[in-house]
Amino acid sequence: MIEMHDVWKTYPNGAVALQGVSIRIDKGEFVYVVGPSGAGKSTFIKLMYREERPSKGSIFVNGFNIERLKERKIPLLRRQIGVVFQDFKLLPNKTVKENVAFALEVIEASPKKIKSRVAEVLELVGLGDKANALPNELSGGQQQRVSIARALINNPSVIIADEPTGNLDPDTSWDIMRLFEEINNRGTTIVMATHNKEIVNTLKKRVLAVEGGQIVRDQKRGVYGYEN
Ligand SMILES: Nc1ncnc2c1ncn2[C@@H]1O[C@H](COP(=O)(O)OP(=O)(O)OP(=O)(O)O)[C@@H](O)[C@H]1O
Repeated sequence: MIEMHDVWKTYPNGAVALQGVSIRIDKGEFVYVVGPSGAGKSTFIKLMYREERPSKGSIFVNGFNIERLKERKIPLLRRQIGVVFQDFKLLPNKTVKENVAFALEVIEASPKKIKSRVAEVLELVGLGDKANALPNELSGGQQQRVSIARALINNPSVIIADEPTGNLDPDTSWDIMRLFEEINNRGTTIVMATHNKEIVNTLKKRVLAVEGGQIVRDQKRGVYGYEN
């Protein structure tokens, strides 16, 4: 579960990105975060995995009070949250399986465990036969699948995705959305910032609209609500 109570964020340069945001996202929900460019969507989701810290207010993720979390406990939080980016952020000189294994190697899982878990998540994202490929040998959609596999490796309860279809063509975007739906159907909470109007209006989910750093709309099976 994710909770924010009266969260404010002002960046060091004075930009006010969030103003008094309070929300609750329950386990297993699928939530789109929509809004104009510069509205505060990325900031909102970066706070959830402690990439940014609030200037004021409190944030709880699975019971962790993020603001009070000791530095040494951060890896524990990060293991419960998988993050997927628009530009994939894969390591170019590592193979698919090495990219995916990385987060498990960091926590010193056994080689046997790493091997079986990597095979499992690559199978889940439909890349069982690409384990030894390098990222630049894959299509954009396949690279996004690798980054989703990497996000899933620790079996997180939440996946946070910032514009995951932003670099993909429409057909590939739909394939990736179907994968997110499947992951959500297995019980993982998904929070996704997106500008993809067609997807939001077709694959109906909860919609949080952010404008000027505030949540201006919260709909159960919402619509995109902007022209673009
Ligand atoms: N690291 C930063 N330093 C200073 N200001 C920032 C920083 N990141 C974001 N901002 C500012 O905070 C506001 C919200 O930005 P944010 O990236 O959260 O918006 P967004 O809704 O995700 O936009 P987009 O849809 O274009 O990605 C903007 O005014 C932006 O310029």
